[in-house]
Amino acid sequence: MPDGFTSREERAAFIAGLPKAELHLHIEGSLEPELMFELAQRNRVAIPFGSVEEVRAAYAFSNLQDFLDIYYQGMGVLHREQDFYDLTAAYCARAHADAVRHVEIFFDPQGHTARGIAFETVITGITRALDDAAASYGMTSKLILCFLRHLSEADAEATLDAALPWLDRIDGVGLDSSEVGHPPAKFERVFARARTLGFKIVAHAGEEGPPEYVHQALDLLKVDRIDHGNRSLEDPALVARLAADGMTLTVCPLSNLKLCVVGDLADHPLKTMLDAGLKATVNSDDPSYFGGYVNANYQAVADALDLSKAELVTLARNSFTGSFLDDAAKARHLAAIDAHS
Ligand SMILES: Nc1ncnc2[nH]cnc12
Ligand SMILES: [Zn+2]
Repeated sequence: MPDGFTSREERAAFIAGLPKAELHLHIEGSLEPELMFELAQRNRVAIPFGSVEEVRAAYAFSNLQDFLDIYYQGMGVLHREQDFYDLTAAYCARAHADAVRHVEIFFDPQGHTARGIAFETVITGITRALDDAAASYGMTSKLILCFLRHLSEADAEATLDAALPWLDRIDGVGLDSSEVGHPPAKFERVFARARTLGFKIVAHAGEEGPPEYVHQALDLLKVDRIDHGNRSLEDPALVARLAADGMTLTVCPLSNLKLCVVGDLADHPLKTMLDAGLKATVNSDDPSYFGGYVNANYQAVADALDLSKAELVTLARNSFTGSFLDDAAKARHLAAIDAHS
């Protein structure tokens, strides 16, 4: 065993109780097959699956686009404010069970407004559940609106317009969906407007796309965090820049495995990132599709890379220092990690 533990079980128990933040979670990607069936019935939506087992069997992906096709189909069962509430409440309960104290949740409004669902329906359901999670669990949250990069910048601009009445509830904007062929440069103007509105800025970059897309996210979108960032490791000058800037990377090990970004978790770059001085964090991305919530991600990557107690503590500390919480809240969470260690 690595430093700090005498057995795998001891490490698993340490991970289970380690206070952590989750910074890369698509709320639509937490839709479990059981809830998908329930909502399909509630809303009389046809889905091309006969059972929960059939849904799970369909979750075999060769790349990001394979997954996205089924992810957009899955979210089609979400119609009413209560559906978005139930989805978000279920995620918060799971995260609470994993000792998650703070969440920064992505949502994809264009995946709903394109189906005729009002922006208001989506955001009121999500925020009502986040408010209840704060009351029930003391869990804090930030909400990040993501633009779908396979759509046009004009569509993103219209989505930003729709968000204007909700500025007090939305903390950041991000960029997700099909990466290759849709570089950050395509969205330079809408992100500039989002920055002037005071939003934090994040973007998926270097998941499947080249290091150049990470450079663009930094230089053109002026991101506060990079989501994934794996392919940054192909560019030593970029690694040096990310390390010098203390840029947080929201890394998603089980997602990378399921989407074939890595062939085997033993080859996952997380440890290399930490060794290079990069501020990596561990996150679940789309947990119902990729086979595990945040603790399962910590657990799988800790086993595959034989992570030490010090490395796990660094990952949890990074999740808070890389969050959009204020300094006093960050300090409280860091003290709780110290108390656990
Ligand atoms: N891993 C991912 N990459 C890009 N877009 C996404 N949307 C949901 N999950 C995503
Ligand atoms: Zn993601």
